[in-house]
Amino acid sequence: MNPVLRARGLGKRYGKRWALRDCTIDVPSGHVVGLVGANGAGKTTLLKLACGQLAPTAGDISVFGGPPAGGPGQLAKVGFVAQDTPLYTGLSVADHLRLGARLNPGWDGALARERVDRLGLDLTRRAGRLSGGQRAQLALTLGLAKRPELLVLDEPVAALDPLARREFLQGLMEAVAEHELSVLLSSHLISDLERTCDYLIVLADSRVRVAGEVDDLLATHHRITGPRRDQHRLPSDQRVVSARHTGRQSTFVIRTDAPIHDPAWTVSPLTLEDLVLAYLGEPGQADHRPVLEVVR
Ligand SMILES: Nc1ncnc2c1ncn2[C@@H]1O[C@H](COP(=O)(O)OP(=O)(O)OP(=O)(O)O)[C@@H](O)[C@H]1O
Repeated sequence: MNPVLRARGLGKRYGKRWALRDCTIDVPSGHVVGLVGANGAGKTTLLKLACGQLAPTAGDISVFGGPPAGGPGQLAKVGFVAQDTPLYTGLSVADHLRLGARLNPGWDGALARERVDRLGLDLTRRAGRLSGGQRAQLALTLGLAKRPELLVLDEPVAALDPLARREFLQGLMEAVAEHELSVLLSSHLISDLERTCDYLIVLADSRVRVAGEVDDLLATHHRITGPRRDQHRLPSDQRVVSARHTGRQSTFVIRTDAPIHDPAWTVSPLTLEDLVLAYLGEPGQADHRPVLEVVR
């Protein structure tokens, strides 16, 4: 099966500055993929490259085996809800549905109407008069009713209150369960990603730090704590993701497929948030480091 998204050495540069570089990933289809990273890490850039809204400066990207936005067939396969859920403020909800039907050959009018009814959106209300949560739900409805194979959402819940966020994500999960749909969404809210995503990509300083199925990532990453030790003395199959030392103690987040036998270590599992933070490191840490180290 073609991966939903395949990138090889993908890079995008604005002037002299790389927004994304050396990105090599294979995202299998049928997943809800969470893209996480600090402000300016390159998330929007990657999403726009995946939708064909930006062209790479370096490397290649394909979506379902073809170039993103490479013709009507490819365009129909991908739905994109950009940051800040852009809608036409002067147009009503019904106008948006009519526009969606006009612009998208695979438009599912019944799905759109059913969602709008269920959400209690007034068809005559202008988008500019909807609340932030209602706008986000309308934008999601437009994205879903296009019946794409991949739905790309750039920080879809950023402006929503906790209840609206939960409703939005529930709606998304229901749609994923009902239709064969892959989702790629960026968010700063790791708790939301924890609830919705089964595949994770962590970006930092324009580079992919880690990517993989959430279950695999959680099974192969551990926190080990014990007497202070230099990281270079750890076994070679234990890749150090982050290191923290106090006077007599060391704590490492490591990645390994092998069991940890050394009795000096107390081994504890990581939450998804721990894992993401370990890869993101402390703000301002230098780029290109194999290890993010904090010394206290
Ligand atoms: N049109 C542009 N022109 C110049 N630089 C840009 C442009 N768009 C993005 N950048 C830069 O590229 C880098 C990555 O930006 P990008 O928007 O992809 O980050 P992001 O992870 O989505 O950030 P945020 O979480 O703040 O939305 C940043 O340093 C940003 O300043």
